[in-house]
Amino acid sequence: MVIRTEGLSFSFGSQQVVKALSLQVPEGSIYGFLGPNGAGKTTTIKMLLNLLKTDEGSIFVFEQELQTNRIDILSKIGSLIEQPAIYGHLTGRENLINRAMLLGVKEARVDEMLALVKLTNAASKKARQYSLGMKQRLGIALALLSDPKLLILDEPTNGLDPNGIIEIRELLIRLTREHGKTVFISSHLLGEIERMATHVGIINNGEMLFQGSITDLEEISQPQVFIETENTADAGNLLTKNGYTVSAINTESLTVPFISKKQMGDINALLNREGITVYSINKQHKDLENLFLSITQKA
Ligand SMILES: Nc1ncnc2c1ncn2[C@@H]1O[C@H](COP(=O)(O)OP(=O)(O)OP(=O)(O)O)[C@@H](O)[C@H]1O
Repeated sequence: MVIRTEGLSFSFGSQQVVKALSLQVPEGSIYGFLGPNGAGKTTTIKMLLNLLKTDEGSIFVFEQELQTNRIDILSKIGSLIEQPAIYGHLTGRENLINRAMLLGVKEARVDEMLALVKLTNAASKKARQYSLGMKQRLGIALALLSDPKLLILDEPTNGLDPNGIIEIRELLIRLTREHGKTVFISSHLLGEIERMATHVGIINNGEMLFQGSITDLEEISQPQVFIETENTADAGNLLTKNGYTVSAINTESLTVPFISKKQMGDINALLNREGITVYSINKQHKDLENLFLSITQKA
């Protein structure tokens, strides 16, 4: 495990905001740390980065205890919490060069990072003229300069438009798949996390409600697939006759529980083969609130 905590707790005065948290973040994963505002995500992240001292419990990063191996561990972590520390009067490249000099990193790496976060064309623009998404990507480039094995990001997509969110998502996927990094990312939006995460931890009021792989989560979140066809009654009959479950039907569309991508392909092929035109197929997940309900009802 790249991050492992045991019984991690923290209180602000009399308010306990993190309660006996046991995190398990596997190497090479994109671990989505999910919870509504105020759930305790930032507090947890600050403890992982040694910015807050834990009340109780232990933290292991790269299988080493954090307190006793602080300097070694922190040198292998890149992080972005709250606003990235960017100088607005400097260009993107100058911001990176500054940090590279501080870290003793070769200047060549600056251009590599600019390319990685797709800011090469904007490298000579003043950072204050960057969009929020560009600033976040510059923040990630700064965090990556020292070539850390682990990247910890606190709500990096907050306030971004859909395009900005997609760019961050693609970047994080590239970092894990092509560059062997592990990414720990917090968010309050389930829909955003499940499109990129391989593993998920869900907290509410400082307590872990669920932790596991994204496939484990899909079992709980029971995604449904809406199929829009020209004749839903015939389509429904055809699917039932062929052994598929149809959970709802109306004049516009029918709904089937999502089992696998392959099964969706088979259903699409079957409908087409029988001459029923499919207009759209749309997989929908529960939002965080509904997911909380299913988790607590199951417990
Ligand atoms: N410095 C502080 N002093 C007192 N209470 C605090 C402090 N920082 C955070 N809290 C409280 O701790 C709880 C957890 O906050 P935290 O910022 O960790 O949550 P979060 O899940 O990151 O939420 P958000 O997405 O809103 O940042 C909240 O109730 C918050 O009000």
